Amino acid sequence: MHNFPFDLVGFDLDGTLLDTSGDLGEALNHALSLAGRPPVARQEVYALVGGGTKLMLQRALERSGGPLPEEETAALTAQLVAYYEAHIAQHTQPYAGALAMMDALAAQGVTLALVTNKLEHLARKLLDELGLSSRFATIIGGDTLGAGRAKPKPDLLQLMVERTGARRPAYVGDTSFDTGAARAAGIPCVVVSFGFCDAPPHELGGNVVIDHFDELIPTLTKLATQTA
Ligand SMILES: O=C(O)COP(=O)(O)O
Ligand SMILES: [Mg+2]
Repeated sequence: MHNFPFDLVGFDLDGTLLDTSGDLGEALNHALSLAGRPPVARQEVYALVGGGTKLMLQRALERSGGPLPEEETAALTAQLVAYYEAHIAQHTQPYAGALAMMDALAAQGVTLALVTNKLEHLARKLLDELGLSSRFATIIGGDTLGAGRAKPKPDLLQLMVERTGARRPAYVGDTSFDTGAARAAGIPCVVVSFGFCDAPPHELGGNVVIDHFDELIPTLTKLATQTA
């Protein structure tokens, strides 16, 4: 038996567990160059990620000259995804302390889950290449339940709870998509300030903000008494 206050901790992927900005940025710039648009800087990529690949591309197109017709955007999204899939783990790494934190949670008997707005097959491929897939009881992507069910809707987090049978879940994320989904699902949410953060971390609407993964376990312990 274990006595950690949460039996399940779900994690967002991009900007939370992994810094994917390098590989996402290169795939995005590949797509922009096909459209004859200028590249975006790494720093700019942060503000574009969170709502899935297509939204990232749409946001970049809007900034670099305006949107494209739906059909062209869809075709370009497919090219972006193909490029990303072929170069998915060139620059991508876990954030500092992520692996030790996951080890420590698992050692306390806590189930880990992965819930991302990335396409599920991309998330699986990336986690496989980094040797991380087996750490998660379930891996859920933005398309797992079909169109229109991604975060900030609560659906993916509800599926996480359903699949794992968790009684007391928590979620960790980096954007308003994560805090919105967690709030809608009634799940406490920790925000990581080192992620892509589409607003100042303390204004994202999570329950608490951490600056390093070393803080996650003590923070969850404290959060449990506040959200009991
Ligand atoms: O692919 C995205 O835009 C976001 O992915 P995330 O939900 O893992 O942050
Ligand atoms: Mg994220």
